[in-house]
Formats: sequence, C-alpha cells, structure tokens
Amino acid sequence: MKILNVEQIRQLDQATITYEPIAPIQLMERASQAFVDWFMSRYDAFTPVKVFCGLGNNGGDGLAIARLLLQANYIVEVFVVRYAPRESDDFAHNHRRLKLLINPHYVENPGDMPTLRQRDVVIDAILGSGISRPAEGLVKMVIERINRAPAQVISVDIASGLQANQPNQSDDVTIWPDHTVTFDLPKLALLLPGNARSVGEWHMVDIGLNQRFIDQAPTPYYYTTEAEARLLLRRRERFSNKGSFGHALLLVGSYGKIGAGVLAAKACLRSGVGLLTVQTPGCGYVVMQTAVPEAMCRPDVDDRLLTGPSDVDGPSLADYAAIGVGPGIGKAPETARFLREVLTNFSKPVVVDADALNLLSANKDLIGLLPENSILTPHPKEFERLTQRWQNDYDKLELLREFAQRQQVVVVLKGAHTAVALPNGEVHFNSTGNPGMSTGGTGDVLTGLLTALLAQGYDPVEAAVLGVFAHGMAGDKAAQVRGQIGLTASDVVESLHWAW
Ligand SMILES: NC(=O)C1=CN([C@@H]2O[C@H](COP(=O)(O)OP(=O)(O)OC[C@H]3O[C@@H](n4cnc5c(N)ncnc54)[C@H](O)[C@@H]3O)[C@@H](O)[C@H]2O)[C@@H](O)CC1
Ligand SMILES: Nc1ncnc2c1ncn2[C@@H]1O[C@H](COP(=O)(O)OP(=O)(O)O)[C@@H](O)[C@H]1O
Ligand SMILES: [K+]
Repeated sequence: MKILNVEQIRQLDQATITYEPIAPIQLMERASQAFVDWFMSRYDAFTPVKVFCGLGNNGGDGLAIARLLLQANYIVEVFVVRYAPRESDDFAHNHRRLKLLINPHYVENPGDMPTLRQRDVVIDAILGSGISRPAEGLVKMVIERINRAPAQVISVDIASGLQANQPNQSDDVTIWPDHTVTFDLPKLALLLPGNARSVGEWHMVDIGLNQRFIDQAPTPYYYTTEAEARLLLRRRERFSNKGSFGHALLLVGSYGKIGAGVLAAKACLRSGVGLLTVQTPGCGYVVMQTAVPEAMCRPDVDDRLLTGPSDVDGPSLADYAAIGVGPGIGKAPETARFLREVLTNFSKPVVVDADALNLLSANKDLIGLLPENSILTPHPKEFERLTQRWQNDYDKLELLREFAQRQQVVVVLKGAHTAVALPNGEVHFNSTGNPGMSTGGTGDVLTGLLTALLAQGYDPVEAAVLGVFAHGMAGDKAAQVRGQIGLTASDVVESLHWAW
C-alpha cells in the first residue's frame, strides 16, 4: 500500500471528485460516515461525546461526524474553535446542517472551554492534514487544555498540529490522542517513533479514494499489508525434496551467547529451509546438537569464539545457498577476520545482524565487501554506528535510503513499524509486531528466518519484506497467547506460521 504526501492526498481527493464523480461535500460525508462506523463499533450511545472543530475541512468532518452521531442517538456537544474569520465551504455547509439539530458552542477565549471529565470522549477535528504552520494562539490553548484533561481523545485523520509528512519542531503543540482514525492511506507521520504521543493507536478507514490515481502516484514509501505479504509467499512444490529448499549456514554465538544462535537456528528451521548447518564456537557444540537436533553443527576450533576453521567437514563457504551471520558472535578481532573471509568468499546475498553489524561499523572497509542485495538488520543504535547520528526521524529515513542505495543492500531498520529500505530507494514500513517483541532474542529469530528465505531462493527484497511481516505476525500471535508482557523470543519462534 502506498503512503502519499499531503499534496498527493489533496490531488487524490480532487481526482476522486472529478472521476467518480462525487461532490466534495459528499466525499466529506463518506469520510465522516467511515469515522462514525468505526466509532460506533467501539463506543456505545451512552458515551458523552465532545467534538472540537476547526474551520477547515477537518472541522467540516467533525461537524458531519457530530450530526451523524446525533442521528444515531449519541449524546453530542460541539465546540467550534473560532480562531479566524474564514471557514472552508464544506465546513460552512456542515455548520448549517448541524444547526438544524443543535447549537454548537463557540470557543473564542479560554473561558469558553468546557470541563472535560474522564468519561468524556473528545473527537479532535480541529486541524487535519492541511496545516501550514504550527498551532498557535487560541488553537494552541485548546490543544493544551485537551491534552491536560483526563478524557479519552480520538483524532480525525491526524492529530491536530501534527505534520503529515515533515518534522514538527520540538516545541510544536499537538493533540496527544488515544486513537487516530485516518482516511484511506497511512500518513508517514503515523509510522515514526518520535510521533508516538501524537498518534496513539492508529486505524485506517476506507473512504474509496480513486485507485487509479493511487496506482500512478510516485512515492518511495509503502506500508506492507497482509494481502501484499501473502502474494510473496511461495507454495512448496509437491515433488520437492530437502535439496529444493537450500542449505543455509548460520554463523552464530560466542561464549555466553550460544542462546542467540539457538534462537536463530530454530527460526531458520521453522521458516522452511531444506538443510541447516550452524557454526558455533566449540563451547556451543553440545548445546546446539541438543537444543536443535534438526541442525548440523560445525564447532569452531576455538572454544569461545568464531574464528573460521572447524574439525568437522562441510561444504566450502561458497557452496551454501545462504549465510546468516551475527547473533551473539561478539566483536573479537579473530571474528572480524573470519567475517572478512566470509564476505570475500561468498558472492550471494548474506544476512548480517547484531555484532556482525558492529564489526562492519568498527571496520568500515568491510561494508564495501558486502555482496550485492545483502540484508542488514540493524536496530536504531546499530544503524547509528554504521552511519551517523540523526536530527529527527525524517533525517534518519533519508540516511537509511541513502545507505541502501549507495551500498546496494537491503536495510531492515528494526522497531515498531520496521522500515525495510531497498537498493532502489523505496522504504517499506511493516504493519505487524507489538511492544511485547522488545525483548532479547527476537532479533536473532529474524536473522534465522531471513536466512531461511534466502536459502529457498527468495529474492532478497521480497525475503526482507515478507520475512519482517511474518516475524511481526508471529509476535502478534504469541502476544495473543501470552500477552505482550510474558512474550519471549522462543514464543515468537513457536508462533511462526506460514499459511495465511
Ligand atoms: N475532499 C476533501 O476535502 C476531504 C477532506 N477531508 C478532511 O480535510 C482535511 C484537510 O482539510 P484542509 O485542507 O481544509 O485543512 P485543515 O482542516 O487541516 O486545516 C485548516 C485550514 O486552516 C489553515 N491552517 C493551517 N495551519 C493552521 C494552524 N496552525 N492554525 C490554524 N489554521 C491553520 C489552513 O488554511 C488550512 O487549510 C483532512 O485532514 C480531512 O480531515 C476529508 O473530509 C476527506 C475528504
Ligand atoms: N515496540 C515494538 N513493536 C514492534 N516490533 C518490535 C517492537 N520492539 C521490538 N520489535 C521487534 O523485535 C525485534 C528486536 O530485535 P533486536 O533489537 O535486534 O533484539 P535482539 O538483539 O535482542 O534480538 C525486531 O524485529 C523489532 O522490529
Ligand atoms: K484532527
């Protein structure tokens, strides 16, 4: 699914109006109805609703929402924030219609603000995606009052004051909603960690905007939906054998961190690999053979570190279908030398995670050795070490895109809405996963999973987008069983499920 910028959304509204065709006011009615359907499925008619409206089209939505809720017998009060003499045409139209049902209150100074109680639900329709400057004066006062109140807050389309696709200044005032109900397509701002407070939980409602316009609109930003991920998933051929699904090699673990390797190995096996060999330091041999009997194990001649040689024979490095390296390996110089050897002798894409990324950061010339289309899976701190410190989330996104394009690799920047940056400059934000996954080892699971997809011959771009989605989906499934608090990385492995 595409993520469009504000200018494109404006053009999209226009294209819908022109080609459907539909009157602008009808489109506003459709958006408001979609919001109301969402609202009524969650809040009953005894909920005291207070709708705060600005004077643009977001305010127009608010007025129409109030009317539709009143017609459904909800208890609704409307507060129009009169911060300017001008109002949009569609606002004025809905204002006239609403006044046939109730008289709105007008907020012109602080004394006009109502007391907001805990059981009130505030609908925030003050400013939408059309803002062109920070909230100030009366609007700022109203936003601050709402934020201080104990009431629940639901923002229409986007929190008032939040910019949809560019950074806000640190002292900008925005609504801090519990929920954002956004129209048709996600906005970039909803996906960025720095905006967490200005977004809350967000939901998308369909208002049927012009699909042909969306299909043609250029954008580097995408949001992976379940339907899109499912299209990437391959069936297993009836007459297949284990050779059909590749032989993967995982280079994992160091003394005290063999568990990271166990998690990666289990995830790899649960993600369809044909054969798996795991190389661990000598101390990991018994652990691996016991915990993961399906995997073959090559113990390193060094008992505590990965250094390369093993007294167990196996295919030469170049013969593996895919290699995943990093979980638990540490940053010893011997391991750095081995990583250099791997990157020099293996020409297919590799999955690089954790300490392997830190070794790249400490030895920047190794970055140039990465096989084309390799998948790097840094969390933000690892990505900062690879590149530099950023000013804000937008700056970070640019660094991410620039790095993936310059190095011709896929970078999976992990976190809520993991961003998968592709060598062609696109960024695909993930839609699955939950804060229960913020626990040690879940990243190691992703490394094993991605290595399995590469071994099976998935294109690295597709492997990254699909793998990140499936990993988050497993996390969501595990959270259903355990709750987010009790979730562990092993639960994520056990919840991996590849038929959806
Ligand atoms: N066809 C349409 O026009 C549709 C519009 N929709 C709604 O329209 C919204 C966008 O509406 P608008 O473009 O009218 O803009 P907004 O309602 O977001 O903003 C209000 C207007 O106030 C002015 N303004 C900008 N920054 C301000 C600030 N900091 N303080 C005070 N005033 C400021 C601008 O003139 C702006 O157009 C969307 O977020 C969505 O809610 C939906 O109804 C879907 C259809
Ligand atoms: N709040 C969150 N929402 C969604 N996914 C998350 C969240 N926190 C962490 N994750 C996911 O969990 C994984 C954590 O990986 P990482 O930070 O490498 O942990 P570790 O190194 O301990 O395994 C990533 O895939 C990340 O996207
Ligand atoms: K709003």
